[in-house]
Amino acid sequence: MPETVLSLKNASVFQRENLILSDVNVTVEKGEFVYLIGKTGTGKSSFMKTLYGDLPLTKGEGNIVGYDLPTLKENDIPFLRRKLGVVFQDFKLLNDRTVKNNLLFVLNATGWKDKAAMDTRIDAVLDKVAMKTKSFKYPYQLSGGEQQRVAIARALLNDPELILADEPTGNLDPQTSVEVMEVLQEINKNGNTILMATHDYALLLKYPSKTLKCDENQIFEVVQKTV
Ligand SMILES: Nc1ncnc2c1ncn2[C@@H]1O[C@H](COP(=O)(O)OP(=O)(O)OP(=O)(O)O)[C@@H](O)[C@H]1O
Repeated sequence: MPETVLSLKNASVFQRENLILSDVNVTVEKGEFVYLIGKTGTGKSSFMKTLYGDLPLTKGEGNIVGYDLPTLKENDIPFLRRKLGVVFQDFKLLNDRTVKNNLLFVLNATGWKDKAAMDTRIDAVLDKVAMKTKSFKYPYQLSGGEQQRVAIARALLNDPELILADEPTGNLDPQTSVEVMEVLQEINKNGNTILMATHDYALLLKYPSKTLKCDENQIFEVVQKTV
């Protein structure tokens, strides 16, 4: 039986009173790697924001990792985000502290207490993105690709049921994009479910997978042509 981690039925996405997407019907099953593509301004980020509780779902049905989006309360949002790993285009690391302390900050904020367990977890996630040897560095001492790998490690800390990556390669050159994509592919192979917004069609061709497209206020699944 597939386990559904995200399901939207006849949902609409709004930015304030502006309708951005309507009649959205999307499901993501555990273990899938799903792309969300579409031209700039078609609503990919707005869609992602609705999923992690940054925009309210005011019309239609939506459930993500067990949370009912239409009835989501402000107080639920930190708990929802613990079950999601969110990765952004601009990494969003804290520049005033080392890689390790960036990760410790998240563990402290999410209720971890046992210091030895925290160290073990940080080592494990940094190992997954091949950044274990650079835990003492500050983000500004790292390349863009390395910073994004740390951001992916941070997203993995609390063993998320779904990773939402919004243009994770948007600030990276093509070769570095492939390196980051390899990391995402690897963690997907190890069981993590990933929804990734991108407009990098080269990545889609290189790593084909289920693809949803935003266009004309709708989201629909597209079948990739083999070239
Ligand atoms: N904070 C906001 N308030 C009002 N409208 C917004 C806001 N943010 C985005 N929009 C509008 O919502 C629409 C969708 O934008 P969104 O950023 O979701 O698109 P996108 O597909 O992610 O684009 P990009 O690839 O450039 O990030 C655009 O018309 C945009 O102008």
